[in-house]
Amino acid sequence: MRNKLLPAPSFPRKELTMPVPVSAFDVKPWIRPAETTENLDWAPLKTINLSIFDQPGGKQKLAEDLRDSAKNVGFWIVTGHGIPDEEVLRQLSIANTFFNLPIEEKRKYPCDFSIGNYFGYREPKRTIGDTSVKENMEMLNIPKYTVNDDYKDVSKHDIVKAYEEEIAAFHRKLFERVAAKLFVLLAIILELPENYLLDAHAYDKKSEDHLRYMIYHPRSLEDRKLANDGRGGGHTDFGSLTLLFSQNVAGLQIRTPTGEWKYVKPVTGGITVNNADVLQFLTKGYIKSTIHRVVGPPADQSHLHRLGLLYFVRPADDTPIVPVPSPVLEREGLLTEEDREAQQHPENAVKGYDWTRARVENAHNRTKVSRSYDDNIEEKTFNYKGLEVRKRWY
Ligand SMILES: O=C(O)CCC(=O)C(=O)O
Ligand SMILES: [Fe+2]
Repeated sequence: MRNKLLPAPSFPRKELTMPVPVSAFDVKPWIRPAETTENLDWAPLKTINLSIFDQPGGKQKLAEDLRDSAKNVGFWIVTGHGIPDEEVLRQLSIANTFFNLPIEEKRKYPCDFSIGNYFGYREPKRTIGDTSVKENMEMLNIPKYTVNDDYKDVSKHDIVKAYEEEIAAFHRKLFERVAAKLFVLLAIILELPENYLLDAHAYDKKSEDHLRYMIYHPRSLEDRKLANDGRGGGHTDFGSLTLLFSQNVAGLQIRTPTGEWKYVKPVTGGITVNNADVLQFLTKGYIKSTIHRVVGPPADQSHLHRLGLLYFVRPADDTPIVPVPSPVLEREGLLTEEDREAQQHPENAVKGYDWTRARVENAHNRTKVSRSYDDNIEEKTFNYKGLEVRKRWY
């Protein structure tokens, strides 16, 4: 098997000749806003410092450090990942430039939710429930740059083409330096061969993974109230892992097992990571996909645009979603006869691609987004061929 942690091959598209000149865009350095001075109810999240990963015994120590967060909390912070902050800020600067483009330009390549396709631009055009308040968040999702250049035919905005070498290098680096290592740690926790989960998510396999540029725009207090901001709601993520560069504008909250919402605190140079639904399926709930939401910022940041940079790891398209053969799951008594049967016949299982497309279609192929807390119109669970997640938590 190829070692996925070796240095990245260079972006393969030899014929890439920069059809769009960089000078067509004015990418000004974007600067992080100051953190809030409010004393919010912060979630006590563990820090996993990946800098010891390659030292003797390092992975084993990190796996032990991670176990409780992976199993019981669902969120943690990664530091020591070796991605220079200037590269992070550069991506955020490109993102900011993109969001400032005219709407006609951004609209050129929209996400096609009718087929659960999340690649492209998501415009904030839907309304919240039966109110006249619109979504206040927009995003651009950029697929992987694999060795086989599997996503070369996905239409890209000119600004992405102009900076494609840089974006491609960052895209891969983020996977290799963070996600790949976390999959090794999770495999150690589960007493699986170290590359077991990494193989199911390998960067060079086809998958619905994407790098996301995201922005939340400020809203009036009146609109926040109408949209039920900060009341109930919440979701789990659809894939396997979500990586989120530390966010100075407070807003992300996680739901604790006792039902309280706690804010995720920014950590300089840190990446907030959370498990998502597929890891929960693969481990019969041993690894927890935690409910979270984004609320409007505190008073001292309420005028700010909340720019974000994230990476969503999905299972490889052909990964069968069946419980992993982990001795830990055996000991915990989590595997049923049905699970053992499914493990024997992975060819009958739902594949990563089908699950991900179905989940995106179900969540987003609609003209209204639900108003949190008191919206009873929407179903509370989503079940795709036996894979079930809860969608609403009030
Ligand atoms: O912007 C954030 O902090 C998190 C966004 C999020 O939860 C999501 O897009 O799934
Ligand atoms: Fe999320």
